[in-house]
Amino acid sequence: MWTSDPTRFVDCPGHDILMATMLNGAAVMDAALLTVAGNETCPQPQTSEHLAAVEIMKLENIIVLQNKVDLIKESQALEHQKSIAEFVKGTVAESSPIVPISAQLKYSIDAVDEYIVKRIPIPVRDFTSDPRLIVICSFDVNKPGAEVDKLKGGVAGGSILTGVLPKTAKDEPSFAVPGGLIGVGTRIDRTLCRADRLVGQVLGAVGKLPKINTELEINLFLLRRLLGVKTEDKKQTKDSKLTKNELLLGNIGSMSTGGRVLDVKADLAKIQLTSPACTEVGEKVALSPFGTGPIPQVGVLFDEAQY
Ligand SMILES: Nc1nc2c(ncn2[C@@H]2O[C@H](COP(=O)(O)OP(=O)(O)OP(=O)(O)O)[C@@H](O)[C@H]2O)c(=O)[nH]1
Repeated sequence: MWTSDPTRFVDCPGHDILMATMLNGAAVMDAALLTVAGNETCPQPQTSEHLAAVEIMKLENIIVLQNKVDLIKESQALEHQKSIAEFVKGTVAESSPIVPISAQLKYSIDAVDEYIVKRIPIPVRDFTSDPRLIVICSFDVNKPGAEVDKLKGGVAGGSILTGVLPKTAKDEPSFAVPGGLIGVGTRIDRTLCRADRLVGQVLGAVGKLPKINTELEINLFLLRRLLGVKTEDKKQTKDSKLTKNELLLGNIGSMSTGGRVLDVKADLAKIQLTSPACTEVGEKVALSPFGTGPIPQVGVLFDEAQY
């Protein structure tokens, strides 16, 4: 199969304590391959949480991979596939294909390729709005001992959400467009960029970026997928309402930040953020109670006037 638009893969950590990392990556994804181990019962807590995350990030194109089929008999694989179908019933992945594979032995990888090409549409990109890139990694490209006058600014890696960035260096395409993952050379002090220090920032032209907020008003939705799923310590995961002064971890675009609940009214909440976030009305925010893995809440930012 051949496609003119290259497909790029972002590997997500499976464990629930790395959920924030997963959500940071999900902000730049168009589709998801949900991998389920064929030799374990389905759903495992992390599978459930990843599907919940996929729902939060509104990823509608999902291919479910039933992996490790080399370890089980055909009849077991068929039974297991039924449990996957039961698990995804009523979710965004309900009509997704479930492809039995063995990643290790490279069985049916061609079928996965075919599904990617045929089932995942190339998203419509916005080339005309102001350029905006969300940063998911950043680094310093200077070698130790570099001369002061040769020092280069830091590099920000991420995905362009809207607009185009013009060419800056030789041998590169004329424009970088929304979709792929790219590195952008900046004039930002390299020490501010090293070791992913820019992660969570939004890059754009001066004066053209959304507002910087330290307080957010959000509309909350509970994640029904997490109900009834048992975590490894066998405690039932329950999604409770937020309470005033509760401490939270929040994910806004590629930004992970702490927060405190200032006020709650029915499904609305006012949250004070530990780090300022560049957001706009309508953006999705994932909130988890401080110190736990699963994400019981997701919010959509909305205008102060509505609060
Ligand atoms: N038998 C068999 N083992 C597999 C297959 N795919 C992966 N494994 C094994 O499963 C284990 C976990 O594989 P990883 O690739 O680390 O899985 P992961 O999903 O990236 O794990 P996280 O680090 O939790 O994100 C490794 O020991 C692999 O060798 C498969 O198709 N068949």
